[in-house]
Formats: sequence, C-alpha cells, structure tokens
Amino acid sequence: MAANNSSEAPIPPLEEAGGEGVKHEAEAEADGKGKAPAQAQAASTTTMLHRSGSRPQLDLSGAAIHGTLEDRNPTILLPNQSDDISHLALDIGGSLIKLVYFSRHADQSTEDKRKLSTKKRLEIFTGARRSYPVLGGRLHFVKFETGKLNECLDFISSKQLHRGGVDSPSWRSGAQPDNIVIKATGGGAYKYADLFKERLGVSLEKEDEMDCLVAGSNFLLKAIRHEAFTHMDGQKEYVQIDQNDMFPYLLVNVGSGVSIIKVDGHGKFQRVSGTNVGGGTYWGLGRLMTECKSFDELLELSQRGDNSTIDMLVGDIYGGLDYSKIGLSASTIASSFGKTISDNKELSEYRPEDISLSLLRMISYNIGQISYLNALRYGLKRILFGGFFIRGHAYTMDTISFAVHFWSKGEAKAMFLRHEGFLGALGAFMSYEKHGLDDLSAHHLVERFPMGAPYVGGKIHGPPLGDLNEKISWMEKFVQKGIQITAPVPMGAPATTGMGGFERPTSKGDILRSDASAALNVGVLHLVPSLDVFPLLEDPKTYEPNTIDLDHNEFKYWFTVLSDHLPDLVEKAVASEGGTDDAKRRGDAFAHAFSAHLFRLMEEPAAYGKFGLANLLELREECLREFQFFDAYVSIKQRENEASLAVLPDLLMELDSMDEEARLLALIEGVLAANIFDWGSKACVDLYHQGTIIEIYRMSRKKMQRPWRIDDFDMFKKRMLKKDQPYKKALISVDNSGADVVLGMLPLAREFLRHGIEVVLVANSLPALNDITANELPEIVAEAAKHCGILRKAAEAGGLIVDAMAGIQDDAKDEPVSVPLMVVENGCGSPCIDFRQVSSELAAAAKDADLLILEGMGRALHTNLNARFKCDALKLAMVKNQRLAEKLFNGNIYDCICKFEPVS
Ligand SMILES: CC(C)(COP(=O)(O)O)[C@@H](O)C(=O)NCCC(=O)O
Ligand SMILES: [Mn+2]
Repeated sequence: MAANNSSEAPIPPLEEAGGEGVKHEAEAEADGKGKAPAQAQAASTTTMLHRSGSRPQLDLSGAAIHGTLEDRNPTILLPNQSDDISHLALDIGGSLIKLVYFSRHADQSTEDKRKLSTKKRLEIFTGARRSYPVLGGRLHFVKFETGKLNECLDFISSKQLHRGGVDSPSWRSGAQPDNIVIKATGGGAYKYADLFKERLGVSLEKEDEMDCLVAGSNFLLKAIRHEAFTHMDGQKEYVQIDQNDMFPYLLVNVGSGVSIIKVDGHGKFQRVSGTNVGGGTYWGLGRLMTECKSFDELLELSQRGDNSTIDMLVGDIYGGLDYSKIGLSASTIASSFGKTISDNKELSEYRPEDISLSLLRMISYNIGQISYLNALRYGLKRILFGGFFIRGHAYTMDTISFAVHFWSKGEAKAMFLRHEGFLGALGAFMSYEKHGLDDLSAHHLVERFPMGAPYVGGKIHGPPLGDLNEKISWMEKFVQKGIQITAPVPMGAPATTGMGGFERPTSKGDILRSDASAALNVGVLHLVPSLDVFPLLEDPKTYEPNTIDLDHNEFKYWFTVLSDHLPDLVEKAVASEGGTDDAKRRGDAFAHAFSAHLFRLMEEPAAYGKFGLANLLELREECLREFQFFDAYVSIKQRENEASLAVLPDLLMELDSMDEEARLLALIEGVLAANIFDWGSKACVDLYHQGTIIEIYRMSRKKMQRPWRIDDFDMFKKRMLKKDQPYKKALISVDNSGADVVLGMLPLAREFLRHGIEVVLVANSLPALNDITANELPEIVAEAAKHCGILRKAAEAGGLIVDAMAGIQDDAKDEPVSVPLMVVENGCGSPCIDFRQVSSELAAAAKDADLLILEGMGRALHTNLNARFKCDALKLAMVKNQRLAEKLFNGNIYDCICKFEPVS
C-alpha cells in the first residue's frame, strides 16, 4: 500500500465504526449529528442477524463422497445442490481484501464391494455417507492488498471462482451466466462494485459488516477446535470453548476504528461501544511521524523500539522511585508521549522505532482498557479481539492482554482468533442461504496446512498457484522466504519502559514476531460431514489423543527424529513412483516442504493450532500426498505381506496344537513380537538390514520374556476366557503390513472368531508408512482364508469374501454359520488415531462392541495410552524408541506393553 496516498489508507474510518450495512438506531442518530466518535455510536438495540435473500448456493445437506479408496480426488455428491454454486465471498477492507472460497472435486466413481457390503451390514443407509480423508470440499482463506486489487481480480478470474470454479458446468461450457452475485462485505464492496462488474461481470451483494463479523466469529468458535487463544508474555495458549457455553462474549474488532460488540447468540448481538482510536490512528500517526511506507513496516519498527525515550514514566516524575502507594512502579507509563514536552527536541531527533513502540502501546492499552470496561459493564469474562490491527502481532496481543489482565485483576481473559482477519469474509460466506456450514461441528472439519496455504491461504500473494510443477518451481523461493519469516525477530535491549498504568509485559522466549510469520497460521479447512466422534469414548470433552506434550524440548527431539528419517523416506517415496526424474523432483520438493513445516513449528510450536506428535506424524503423510506420493511403502508392504502369508499356515497349525490358555499367550506374544515391523522407527529399519523378516520375527518372538514392561495379560486372559460372560464383538485396530497383521493380528482375530466373538478389523483409510489400509486388508484376509476355514466362513459371513472360492481346502465345512469378520476404515491417513474424528463406518461398527484392541506405537502409545473408553480396552505395542520407553515406562527400547483396561 502506498503511504502517501490517502485513498489507500489501510481501513476506511467507517468500516469499523458501524459499517455501511444495516444502520442501528443510535448510529443513525450519531450520523445525523455529524461525525460523532465511534464510542458515542453505541447501539441500544439487539440486532438479529439478517440474511439477505440471495440465490441458493452451497448445500451440503446429504453430502456424500462418491468414490473408492483408490480414488485420489473423489467427488462429494451434493444431492441437494444446484449447479450454480457460488464459491466465493469477499471482505474488501481499506488495506486488505480477504477471500473465502470453497473448492470441490469433480471426479465421479463408484463404491467398491467391500464398502457397499460393510455399509449394508452396519446399516449405514444414508447412501450418502462417505469416507475421510477423501474430501469433498475445502474452504480456502486468501488475502490480497487492496492496493493490488488487480491481482485479486486476476486470482478470482484464473480460478473462475466467480463462476463456480473451474470445475463448474458454466465454466466448462464456456457460457457466461448472467447476473452472478457474489457476497461481499467491507467498504470496498461499495467502492469497487463497478470494477468487479466491469472486470468479472459479477454483482457484489453487500452484507452488513457487523453481521458478518459476528457470524464468522461464532462459526470459528463453534467449528474449529484450536481457534481461540490467549497470548501472555509471548506465550500462546489455545482455549477450548465449550460449544454449549459460548455466549455471551465481547467481540472487539480492531480495524481503523474499533467496534465493541456484545454477542449473545447466533445472529444475536449488540454493538455496545467503540473507539475512534484504533489501527487507523496507529498507522496514520505513525506515517506522519516516521518514514514508514506500510503498516507492517511500522509494526516491524516497533519491535526494536524503546518507548522510555518518549513516554513519561512514573519514575521520571518520582525521581526514579515507584509510586507504590497506588501500585505503580517506576517503569509504569504515566503519560504516553509525555516526555517529549520537556525534551525540547525536534521530531527528527527521536528514533522512529521508539515512536512506533510508544504509539503501539498507547493504542493497544487504550483498546484493552476500553474493552475491559465494557466487559465489566455487561459482566462478561471473555473478550475476543479480532481485526487486522492485531495481525497475529505478539507485542500487540501481549499489550492488550496485559491491559485486560491488569484492570480486571485477572478476572477477564483477552483472547485472539487464529482466523482473526477472515471473520468478515467468512461471515459473508455464511450469508449464502444454503451453505451447509451451520450444521458442521468441530469433528467435521479437518484443517490441513499444505505448502500452498502459506502463500495462497495466508500471506498476501499475487498470482495463484496452478499445478504441482508451478508449486515446485517456487518451492525454493518459499523455503528462502520461510527462513526469513521464521528467523527470530531481533528484540531491542530490555527497556525500563512501563505503560499506561501497567508494567511492561515481559516477553519470555524472544519469540515476538510480526505478521509475516503469523500469516502462515491459517490452513485449508476440509469439510468432512461424514466424520464422527467415536461413540465409545468415555468423555469426548476431556479426551486428549496425544500422550506426551510437545513442549519445546520434546519438539526438538522429534524434529531431529523426523529430519533424520527424511532421506530414507524420500528414497522410498521416489522408488514407489518408479524413480523417474519427475518423482525425484517431487521428492526434493517434499523434503523441502516438510522441513519448512518443521522449522516453522520449531520456531512457533503453536503456529498451526495445538500441535501434538500425532499431528506432526500426520502432517508428514499429508505432505507426501500433497506432492503426489500416495503410498511410499507400497512395494515393501507387498513383499512383507507375501512372505508372511507364506508361513501363516505353519503358524496356524502350531497354534492349533496348543491348549486354549497357552494359545492365547502365544497369540498375544505373536502380536507384540510382530509389531517390530515398523518402517517408521529408525532402530527397526537398522535391524532390517541385518536379516530377513522371518529371522527378525523369530528373534523378536524369542525375546518375549514376561513380565512385559506393562503386563496385564493374566487379567485379560481371565476376562477373555470367562465362559459365562463372553465378549460379543471386538473392534481390532490393526497397524503394520506384513508379519504384524498377517502373523500377529489375523491369528488373534481368528481366536476371537473361534470363541464366537464377532470381529471388526479397523484399518487406515489412507496409507501411512507401512501401515495396512482398509482397502488392502480384504485381499490379505482372502489369502489367509484359503488356508483357514474359520477365517473363510467368518469373512464370508462379513461380506469380505464375496465370491465362493473354488478348489480350496475346506476344514470348516461342517461348522455352523460363523460370526462375521468385517473390515472398516478408521477415517485416518496417519500412524496415529484421534478418536474425535473417525469414519462414520467405524462409529457405526462401534456401537455394540464390548472390546476394543488398539495395536502399535502410534495408536496405542503416542496416542490413546491414557484414553478411557466405554468398553474394555486392550492396548498392545512394542516400544521401538528408547527415549519414549524411558519417558513413558521408565523402560527400554523393544519393551512390550500389554495394557488391559476393563470398564469396571
Ligand atoms: C511412526 C511410528 C509411531 C509407527 O509405529 P507403529 O504404530 O507402527 O508401531 C513409530 O515408528 C515412531 O514413533 N517412529 C519414530 C521414532 C523413531 O524413529 O525412533
Ligand atoms: Mn504402523
């Protein structure tokens, strides 16, 4: 934005001072009196959210994915959706244009046999449910400088967002539908309406700014788990807001001016106050007093400032002493800019850095204080700050938080929103009559951080990203930029400054940084209406999937582990795609991209929301997929499956020769021993270079000495063999391919079937390392069933083996009809599992299960070790990492865990 062009001032004054939409009574009055300060414009009436009646747009009701697990981009079917989806909503402010747009895929395909029969069996009759992470729709968040409006128009045009996206019928047919209406809010919706008509042929339908802010904020609080956070002393902490206890809260939108809104419900709010001293004041005064050419430059300067050269401190008045009687220390600001009265200096003699910091503190404290007073006025404890003045700027957030904390004596909480800049645009998107977003809850939304997002979704950026090649070509640029962004912002020497009635917030960990890095915090929101909360979770509200807290130290360790693993992973990934030049290029790009994520998170662990180890491991898988590596371990998995299937008949025979108790022990031992086949563990991969899988398996079995590090086997055996109260249905979550599933889990499942217990094998929806997927499992079961009548009858009963197999040895001919063996997908594409978001298939299968078995380090140790379920749970894993073994169990690598948790 140009500093000397007043028409391009960041945010026009009216924008935050009531908007140009629906006028409230009090505002109209104030307008009538002339230019009243914003705080005098408090509305006295509660406004119900008004939705203007535009055409039906996006209807997610009955949304369904049509596609198989093999499909890379299956289509979400929107049965109630008309073709003319508008994918776009805008918030055109004075300095920034914010876009929220929806994208979907166009491929059509059909469901596979397994899924159809499982659905029938589980009585999932919607015909419209589908599986994650085959995702139907995504919400993207993009911003542009208003000064570069043309870039924004180019972006919309190249993606054809105004015509429903490049996949829409109107785009494909080349027809230009007339009268396209795009929802827009912000002053620019008026100012630039003609330009949009001229350039894109669209009309902007104006939505009231307050309505949009509130709708956007309510949606984010309701639907995004890690949206709101506190920011004190440089530390960000996410706050989980209970959906049923969201209201009331105070929403303070800090743009050029400040609007203070009391929010009482969905569409129920009242603008209770405001102040004309806001972001525009900071930027306006700053521009006059410094040479700064942009808001960001001014903000950046403040980080090197020392405001004690400009502000009059209590100590300046009291000869360096505190005014302790009223609780003011010497470093407290007595008067912003007060020192300049007696200095007798010219403006040019002050450092612009100091000026910027004094200004920033003056304005931030003022906003914090006024907000607190309004919260006090209405008895509100939660104050949410949004708007582009905040810009994820740590000093600003710290200063506001400090003010609220100081004046409220810790009673009220200042909170900020990760999507703070997009409240208006999101609200405008919500105002399409049928957008379907209202019905979505946190478990329906998955936020991903593709490498496109930092640019397209976060940072102001010019031309849109096209295909993968384009992405790779700017990858170098990105990495360079990423390094700049993540480099710690230099801090001024600790100043003795205090501020308007408060102490200077001390900033632990020199991690205060400017908007540049915060811009990377917004990902792409995937809408997955079919995800469900696992019904057997004891308490979904208190459930935390991650076992260990990724504090800075812990993150440093995992950073090294994952970085060290990268070359091997890239090698496998490239080989899985035929080792072509293109695959090599993509492999490099993946490594760059994933490293950039790691550096970013190392710098600011909370950058992507609350991030645990499970998220980190999933991010790696997602990043692979982003660079089109869909199954890096495919050949390793095949090789190990084949080798294991070859020895399975011998193993089954050996097991069958044992008595029931000895067999159960051998089976559990077998599971633990075979869990060693984990290509995600460095120690294990080193082992594989020393022998064949069968040799390693034998060695691993031989080492199975009890007691294991956690050994509840006897308790489990007692319960399992309780004849008067047998289990009815076991959900068995499997882990790795090869020996793990074939020689470990399948024989265990067979034992359950033999006891008349129905078995549901739960496997990943998408590949992750060498984990077996739900798509691969039926073939393995069918192979195993060739040698085992129990498995065959059960698989047939479960619809896993659809066609009768001819010419196989049938040792179960005379057995009665079997209980079923089924396979369901878990909804994940990660080595871990978050039970707050599982496939509807798994949720349906879980309803009458009385035993849950979790296997593997990812699903039973990294996640869910402390999770409590409504049914009995057995957690089985070999610990394949020394540090984890020490940390969790005070043990050693290759220790085994057999943790049994009966419900009562
Ligand atoms: C990625 C994993 C969780 C997979 O383990 P699994 O669930 O297959 O038992 C595990 O291999 C892991 O934590 N690896 C990183 C630690 C290491 O290399 O030591
Ligand atoms: Mn695994």
